Amino acid sequence: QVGTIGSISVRLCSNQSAHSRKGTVSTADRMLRVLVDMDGVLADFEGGFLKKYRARYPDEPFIALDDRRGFWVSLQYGQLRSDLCEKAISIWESKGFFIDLDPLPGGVEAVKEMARMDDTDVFICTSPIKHYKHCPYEKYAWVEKHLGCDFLEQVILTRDKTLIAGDLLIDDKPDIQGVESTPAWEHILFTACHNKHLSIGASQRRLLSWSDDWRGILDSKRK
Ligand SMILES: Cc1cn([C@H]2C[C@H](O)[C@@H](COP(=O)(O)O)O2)c(=O)[nH]c1=O
Ligand SMILES: [Mg+2]
Repeated sequence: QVGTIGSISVRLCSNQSAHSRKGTVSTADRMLRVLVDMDGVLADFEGGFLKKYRARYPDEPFIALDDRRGFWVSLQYGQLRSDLCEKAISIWESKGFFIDLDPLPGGVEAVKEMARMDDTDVFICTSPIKHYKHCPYEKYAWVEKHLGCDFLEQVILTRDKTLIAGDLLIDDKPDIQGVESTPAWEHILFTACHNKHLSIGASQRRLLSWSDDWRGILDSKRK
């Protein structure tokens, strides 16, 4: 919706959250709550990083996406040459990094479909970097740009996802730790260039991409 204040065009967001639109506040215990990570799951952090790193440091060595190992880009660049750790960090601390990330194929569509499903609440659960000048703002802006302003109600920014209660957490980070040793959610490992070679425990489940059977995973958790 677009309205005007004087000569200024403003975008009007509904004040209702997706949750209350479904009229489910009093029956929240029957809702399936899905937490979806952003970087590496909805937004192409690795691709965006490599593109901007190579543009800013064209004469420096880089790690092709096929050679990425381990969650921390900064750690692997630091192992390549110690000063490259800081150079890597400088990329995602820069203005425009997070908002410019391309959506990963099918992610935005999947999340929109989840939000329309009966008995399902979906939240974007994402960790901001501590250099807060641009990242938190741009994460909200990314959600507005790709999912619409009503979806801003569904954003959770936290550096400790173990504190957030949910049935499922779809996330590309293999080890999600925090102060809560037994988080409420089941972690579904979203496959990314840095984790695809990892063997996971027999009880852990993967989502290979948004073309994989995410609907089946949600259904498996419904009561
Ligand atoms: C690879 C990498 C990432 N980060 C930051 C960037 C993001 O803000 C978070 C990851 O968030 P997610 O919710 O777990 O997807 O971590 C970093 O600081 N250093 C890195 O090497
Ligand atoms: Mg992630």
